[in-house]
Amino acid sequence: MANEEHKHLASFLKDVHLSLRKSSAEVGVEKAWHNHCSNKEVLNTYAQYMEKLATTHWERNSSDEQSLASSRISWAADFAYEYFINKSFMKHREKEIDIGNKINIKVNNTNELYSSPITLLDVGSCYNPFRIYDFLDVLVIDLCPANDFVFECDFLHVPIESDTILINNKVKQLKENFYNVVTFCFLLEYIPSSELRVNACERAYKLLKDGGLLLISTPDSKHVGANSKLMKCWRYTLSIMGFSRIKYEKLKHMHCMAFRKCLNKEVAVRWATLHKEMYMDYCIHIPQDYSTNNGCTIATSIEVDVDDFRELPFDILS
Ligand SMILES: C[S@@+](CC[C@H](N)C(=O)[O-])C[C@H]1O[C@@H](n2cnc3c(N)ncnc32)[C@H](O)[C@@H]1O
Repeated sequence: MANEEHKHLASFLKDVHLSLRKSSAEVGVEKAWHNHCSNKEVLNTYAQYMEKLATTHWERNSSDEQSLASSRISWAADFAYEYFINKSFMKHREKEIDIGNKINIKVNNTNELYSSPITLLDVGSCYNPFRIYDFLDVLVIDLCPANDFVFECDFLHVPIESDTILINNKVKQLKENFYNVVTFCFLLEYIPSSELRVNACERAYKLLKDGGLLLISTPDSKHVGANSKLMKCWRYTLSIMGFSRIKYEKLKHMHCMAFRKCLNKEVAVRWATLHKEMYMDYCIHIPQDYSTNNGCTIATSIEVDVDDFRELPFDILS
């Protein structure tokens, strides 16, 4: 069972997410976000609590291969290693070229050349859990860094231009078409609306090199089918952006996904066109959006299983 400290940390973090969603429903998402980012006391407490929860309470369970502490980070690092260092990207490239030939579009692979180290942008990093991996050259950003490894940056608003600008531990600008990998580990549940989540993914697309990876983990303790329509909708939306989902895994407590930035966006768009179903829209909803007690319920044709997302990621381990 979770001990008292674990529960205390967890409930603070959940309350921050909930109050951000509530105030977005009341005053609009942009204003709510702005107010939230000005509240340095809450952001600082969140950062300290999140780091403690992950490094103390979740790490205790790290001998369990399903543990959140190790698995969300090691899943992403292992996948990036297999893809770039062991060159599994080549089979995805071949597949894209094949599809391109079939539908008469040109797939140009000249930009898809990798050399070590692999550049990774960890968005919403909090405390830089990727620092242990030597094959990665990591830039870690967060609204409110928990330690000095992490640069302060609001990913939803930072300009994306031709160069990176870092001043005094803050990111003023990020470089487009530069990263091999962008990671969103338990990030999207923090962001209070579908529009902002879509915006985050579109930004990742701009930052990635052709053939680069957007790696997303999102908590869910339910069985694989419980929220499968929601996950398919994410896939649809990211395909319209130009991403092809090349790996999906439901672990005990989370979904882990790898999206590849296609060499030609039309290859991904074609997948979306062929697989669109009635319930799919260009959006990234999470089950909390459908909850009746956060003041922002939305009408939907998708059945979702809200309970465990409300519990996660903080209460599930003991
Ligand atoms: C649930 S924590 C996850 C932390 C870490 N990725 C992990 O897996 O342990 C979500 C983090 O995302 C950060 N975050 C949320 N929105 C952000 C934004 N727009 N820009 C940068 N960081 C953001 C929060 O400050 C918080 O530290």
